[in-house]
Amino acid sequence: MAKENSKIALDIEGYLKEHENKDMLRFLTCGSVDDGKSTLIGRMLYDSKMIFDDQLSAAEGESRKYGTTGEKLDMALLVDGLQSEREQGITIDVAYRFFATEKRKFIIADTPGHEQYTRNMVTGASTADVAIILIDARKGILTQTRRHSFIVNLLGIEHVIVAINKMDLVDFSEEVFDKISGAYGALADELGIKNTYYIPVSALEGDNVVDRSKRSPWFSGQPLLGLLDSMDISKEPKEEDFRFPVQYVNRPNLDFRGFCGTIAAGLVRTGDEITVLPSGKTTKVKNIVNAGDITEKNRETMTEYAYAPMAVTITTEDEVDISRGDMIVHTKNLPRVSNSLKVMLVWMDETPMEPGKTYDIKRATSVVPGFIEHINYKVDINTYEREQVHRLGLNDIASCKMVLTQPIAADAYETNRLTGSFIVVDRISNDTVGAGMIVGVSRREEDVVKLSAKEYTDAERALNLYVRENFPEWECKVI
Ligand SMILES: Nc1nc2c(ncn2[C@@H]2O[C@H](COP(=O)(O)OP(=O)(O)OP(=O)(O)O)[C@@H](O)[C@H]2O)c(=O)[nH]1
Repeated sequence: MAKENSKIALDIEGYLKEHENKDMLRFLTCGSVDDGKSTLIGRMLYDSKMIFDDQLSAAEGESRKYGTTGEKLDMALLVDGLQSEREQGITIDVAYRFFATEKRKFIIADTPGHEQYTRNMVTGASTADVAIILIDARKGILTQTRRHSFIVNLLGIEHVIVAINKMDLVDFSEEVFDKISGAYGALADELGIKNTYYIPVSALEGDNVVDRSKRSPWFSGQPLLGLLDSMDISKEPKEEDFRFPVQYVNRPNLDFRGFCGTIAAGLVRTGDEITVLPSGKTTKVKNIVNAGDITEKNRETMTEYAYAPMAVTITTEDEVDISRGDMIVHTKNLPRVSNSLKVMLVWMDETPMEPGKTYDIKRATSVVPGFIEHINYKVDINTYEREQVHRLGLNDIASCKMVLTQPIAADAYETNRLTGSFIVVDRISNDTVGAGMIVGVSRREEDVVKLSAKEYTDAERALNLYVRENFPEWECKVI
């Protein structure tokens, strides 16, 4: 960090500019206890010179006292701050670390790997582009590896780097590396993970982390940091998939009415024909005001086109009724609109999820009450087996049918992570109790669920659940 510090002191503007123009890659590290996750993160921060000098000298002191690595600096202690916070009760669910190389900026989501923290891992994985799965070369694939891979795949992370660690303890054996890579390849195929990369590393001794190791001459791939630096994670924006969840309607005076938000996908031009969902009203884009900046001074700063993830304000040709939570899309490419969705749900609360109970479903900028009508199956994330259950407990993951009190314009998560995901909020405590991904939306008119106007009491719902659990042959419907 000394070099960085002097750059900051001499030319802070230049330093910030240099970072601003780099692209960002977010990744997640997963591993079981003692696989070497902290050591690997510490090594990356240390070798990329992103450790502050005072952190370094503190770690050197502690290394001598508590380290597990003899005279050498214990890299794991560099990230230990996170761990002690974690042990004191999980106030931060996921710890994020930042570092940069000449080419890229990185955000690491460091999530605990134990099953009881599945919800934390889901949170960390939801924004990641790449996952690094650590495997101890002596142990090979463990149950945890299967669990982490399942979640990584569920959350749509397309790039998985398998870091086979502690290679120094198996004499950098090519055979061990090949055996583990082969076994993971089979697992990746089973799950349908698209891109996998395998690297033999020693996080402790720095082999194939930043520099290529002389101890693995048989390995022709790139070291970890080089791979992270050069991976192509860009997705070509498809113009026609324009999705604009309206965040705020800005009406500073009678002459201006703009719809503000962050473009979730695609590209929009002035003059494009647009449809507002769920109402289905159509109009044309009149102006696109840049960067969401709608102050008096900048209201004239228009652009011809804008694309994801820009924050903009859109004005329309006609006075159509648009409010927060609506979605503006291209008329020529409408998403499905329905109140009946097939979802994968991750339950994050101690209190079990009850089918039929009304929760607030927050998706992009919209909040709509809804409930789980039916649990199709729960997945055992260690064995990938499916189970029939009537309620979901903490950390359970299940395929469900969700019904909303109003239709929404919904994309599948696979198509769009932002508009295809939602959180479930308890209407009384306001806690986030679940998170989910839209798997499918029915286009058929008859699948749109007609809701009864009746509000049920807790006692009625409990009785309904009791009957469904104990007398399935009665085929009682969820209320
Ligand atoms: N020989 C060898 N030891 C390693 C290597 N990487 C990590 N270790 C050691 O393995 C032990 C566990 O490493 P950590 O980095 O604390 O592991 P972790 O996965 O972060 O563990 P938790 O934080 O408990 O989940 C420490 O004693 C490390 O020094 C490696 O590549 N080779």
